[in-house]
Amino acid sequence: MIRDSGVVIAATGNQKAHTYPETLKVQVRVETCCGAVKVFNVENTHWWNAKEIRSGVSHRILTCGAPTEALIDGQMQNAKMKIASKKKNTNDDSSSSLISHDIHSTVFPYFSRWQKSHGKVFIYWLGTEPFLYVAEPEFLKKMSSKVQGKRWGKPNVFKHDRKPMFGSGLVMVEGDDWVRHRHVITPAFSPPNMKAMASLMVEPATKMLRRWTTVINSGKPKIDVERDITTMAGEIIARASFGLSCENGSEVFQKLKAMQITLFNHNRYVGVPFSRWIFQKKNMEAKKLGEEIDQVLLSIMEDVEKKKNKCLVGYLMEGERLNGREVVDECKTFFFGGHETTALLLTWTLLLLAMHPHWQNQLRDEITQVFGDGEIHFSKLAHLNKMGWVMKEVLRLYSPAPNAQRQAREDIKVDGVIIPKGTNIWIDTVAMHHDPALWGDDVNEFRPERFKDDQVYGGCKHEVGFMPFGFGGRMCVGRNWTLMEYKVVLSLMLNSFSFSLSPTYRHSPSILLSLRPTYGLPLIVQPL
Ligand code: HEM
Repeated sequence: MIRDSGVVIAATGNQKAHTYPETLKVQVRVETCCGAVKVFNVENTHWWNAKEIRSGVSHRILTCGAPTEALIDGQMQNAKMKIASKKKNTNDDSSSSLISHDIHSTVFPYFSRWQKSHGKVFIYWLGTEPFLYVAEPEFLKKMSSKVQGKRWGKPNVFKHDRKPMFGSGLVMVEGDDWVRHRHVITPAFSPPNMKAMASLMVEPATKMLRRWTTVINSGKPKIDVERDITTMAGEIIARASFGLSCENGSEVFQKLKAMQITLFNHNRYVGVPFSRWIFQKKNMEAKKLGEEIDQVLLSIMEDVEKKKNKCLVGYLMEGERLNGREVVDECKTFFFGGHETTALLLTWTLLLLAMHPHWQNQLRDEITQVFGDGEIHFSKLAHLNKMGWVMKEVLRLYSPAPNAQRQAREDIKVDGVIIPKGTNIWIDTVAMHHDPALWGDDVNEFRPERFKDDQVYGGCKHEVGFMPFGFGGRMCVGRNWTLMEYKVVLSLMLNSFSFSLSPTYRHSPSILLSLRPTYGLPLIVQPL
């Protein structure tokens, strides 16, 4: 038996390590998302390339009459609807006792179900693409140890779909190019550079708070904070990327947003044959927007170079280690990778603080202790310890990046199993962050104090079990940035307002690339 899985692979022949991959006989049991089971016997560890299975898969797609992921989405929708109707039955009462943080089966119902029958590492298919599902930190540790990061790439299926968003930016590049990009980009996020950018964050945040004051004064204390925080975070990233004096920043922002919406409408059919042609019109739209964005970005780069602006783009252009095309793609990467994630982290934090007013008060007291009545100083942000625990606890319960992905660029042996070249890996962060075996029985409770004694792992029983920023060499470069933006913006918000749940809030976390509240986050906001 090699491993229990959604596609269960059982080796019936000689399976000594040295005989891999030639003589292995593999029995593959395929369970489709609609529950049908098929068994194939193949003599090849590259089991997913086997003709029998491939034809099984296309047969499955044809007989289902709908692509795998569409069915999955259907299930997801059903789960959401159930929650929504449950809420309706309770007269829209959204008191915090009705909100459960046990979200894995809501956001990934199919993985949650398959985990129960196949364990924490198994194979599944996305259309015609084989994926190895991993929700076991020890397996991840073995995946990244001894194996050079360069041997793991990013899945080609996603690369294609997300090309207009990330191009060949850091998130997508591989091999020696990834090493070169990472060397240029990492210093741009160093603490001294971050310090220089801290002041850029204050103005967009203050502008948002002024708007909230105006709305509240007009007699409307209910505010959809998610929408406003996302806009604010977009402004922050545009300023940091291009500098204060950039006039075209908001134009780029609008176009990038439009491209994201266009792409989201169809990138769910990953792995479905011919989907590129089915969605040709949308692809053309995204491509056109992409070209327009590139033009604006190129003109901004010229401007940055002329004015010697202190900004992320300025740092990336120094020394010309990245060419113009690459800098353009990194700008898009910062925008897509860096604004929604931080915005969602702040949004989920406000939900949890609204549910736990005593934590809201504790953070307010800490802010007063650290800054007095004075301004927010970059050098003092590190003293906001409790705020740091709250941030990590929110990242655990509502990780804005709910999964990570890899693709084997060559045959890689992990834990005695050969992962054949080309296999995609889907790492379920939400599952690990909600696993009682790793966190204990209070796994679904909001308890920031778990990070008090164990600041890095929060008491998680495995060092890789808490991975909101990814794992291994490709861990997020924006961690320092996130921490700084989080502390600056949250301090400003808590200094001016208190937050409580609006009765209209419907708790329905869902995944659209990031983990977000489906119906936004309406809160009752009151000035202090
Ligand atoms: C709450 C905030 C954030 C979260 C949860 C987050 C999460 C992640 C995750 C999970 C990865 C993938 C790691 C992997 O594949 O192992 C990643 C990579 C990345 N993130 Fe973030 N991120 C955040 C903020 C940011 C910010 C603010 C920026 C930039 C301004 C940024 C830029 C990037 C880039 C460029 C990569 C690719 C790194 C590489 O492949 O070498 N992220 N992030």
